[in-house]
Amino acid sequence: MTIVLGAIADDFTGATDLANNLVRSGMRCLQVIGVPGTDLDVSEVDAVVVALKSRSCPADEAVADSLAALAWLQAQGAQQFFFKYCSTFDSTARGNIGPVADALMERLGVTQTVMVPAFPVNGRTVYQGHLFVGDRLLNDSGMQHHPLTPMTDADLVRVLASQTPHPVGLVPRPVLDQGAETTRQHLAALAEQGVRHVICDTLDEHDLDVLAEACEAMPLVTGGSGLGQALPDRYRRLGWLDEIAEPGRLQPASGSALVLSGSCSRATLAQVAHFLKRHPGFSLDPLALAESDAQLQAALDFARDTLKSGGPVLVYASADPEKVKAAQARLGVERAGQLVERALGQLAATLVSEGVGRLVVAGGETSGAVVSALKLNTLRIGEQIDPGVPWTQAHLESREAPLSLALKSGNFGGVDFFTRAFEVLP
Ligand SMILES: Nc1ncnc2c1ncn2[C@@H]1O[C@H](COP(=O)(O)OP(=O)(O)O)[C@@H](O)[C@H]1O
Ligand SMILES: O=C(O)[C@@H](O)C(=O)COP(=O)(O)O
Repeated sequence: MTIVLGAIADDFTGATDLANNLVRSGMRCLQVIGVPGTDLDVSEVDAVVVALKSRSCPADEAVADSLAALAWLQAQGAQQFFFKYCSTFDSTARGNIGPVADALMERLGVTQTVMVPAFPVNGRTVYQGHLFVGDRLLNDSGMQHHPLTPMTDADLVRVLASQTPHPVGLVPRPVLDQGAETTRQHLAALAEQGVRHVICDTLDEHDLDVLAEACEAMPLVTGGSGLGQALPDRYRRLGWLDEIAEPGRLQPASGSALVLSGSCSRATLAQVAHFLKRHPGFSLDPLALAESDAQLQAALDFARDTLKSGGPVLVYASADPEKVKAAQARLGVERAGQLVERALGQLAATLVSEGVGRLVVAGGETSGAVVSALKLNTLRIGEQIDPGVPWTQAHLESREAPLSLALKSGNFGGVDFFTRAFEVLP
């Protein structure tokens, strides 16, 4: 058995988001953490999403990790490859979207790919190459304050052009409006001009369906999870998939409930404030974490004590842009982030070993740190809590019952996400 789709996601919440959409569109999908060994059995799945932590690391590391993931997915016989990045096109000054896309294209021997970040159900749309979050341009959406990947330009053609030596083109909405064949012709005309990367306008699900059809023959597609929503139907029409798979059911959850948040995105800040009005929480400060382990120990004591009643309890470093900037000015951007990630990873490892069985993590980099600290290998996808965020389950050697885990992307989820997540968990 070979898989149909092999995906490489540049962060862990993004990987779960894509896997969730593939499952909801009827594919059997497994999320793996990092590049797996040769012994992983994929005979029961149609798609594998490899979760990497390659969004904000140096570009050469991101390229090396992505190529290793590609080689593994090629060995599983994937018929199409998907490079998944954020629906807000989160990038550093050097990439990593451009360098990784270039490297994947070169390795696959392809001369063109599409760039489809839109996720309309969560308000991410693209028009005239400009990315909107709801009714705001990207650079006015709160993403301009992101601690690691501040997005200060909504013009994706320009953003991508600064990350690749190759020309960048656009599929504008009027072309999409004329359907998949016209879109394919437009892509072919751009290819003749040597345009390798094509940013695609997308206003709604119908545009995603047109794009999925227009690029069905491309070995590599790139984008957000919205495109993932549209691909399975194409695969069924092409005869690559037989049927619509029912999403698998997760085992009943057990253990106490913990929320760890390292996301400073607008949606998360509102979710933290909402939670703290109802349940206990402990605030971490990178400046204190830099001094000694005293604050980490205090957070652990607080969580242990409040978890005696089963939780939920929240430990968070989430802070408004002024506080984040102040910490970064003292510690440096990288160190401030690493201190928080390390602390939340250590808390997760300790508290899960002591009985936490239901864990929500907010933030993509944060989820990477927590999942790595827990040494998880694979995630099974379960019920969706909000668009883009499902419950998942993972097996740990130290726990008989599986760990229920929700990895929440910074800007996803309703304001009551941190409480409702536990209510919808079977
Ligand atoms: N108070 C803080 N000061 C500085 N950096 C912080 C603070 N709190 C969290 N961070 C860092 O900000 C980054 C947030 O990124 P991430 O977890 O990906 O969230 P999001 O999903 O919102 O993008 C992480 O590296 C985290 O460690
Ligand atoms: O596409 C998206 O918006 C998400 O899947 C995603 O990539 C999440 O990243 P973070 O916001 O950094 O959690």
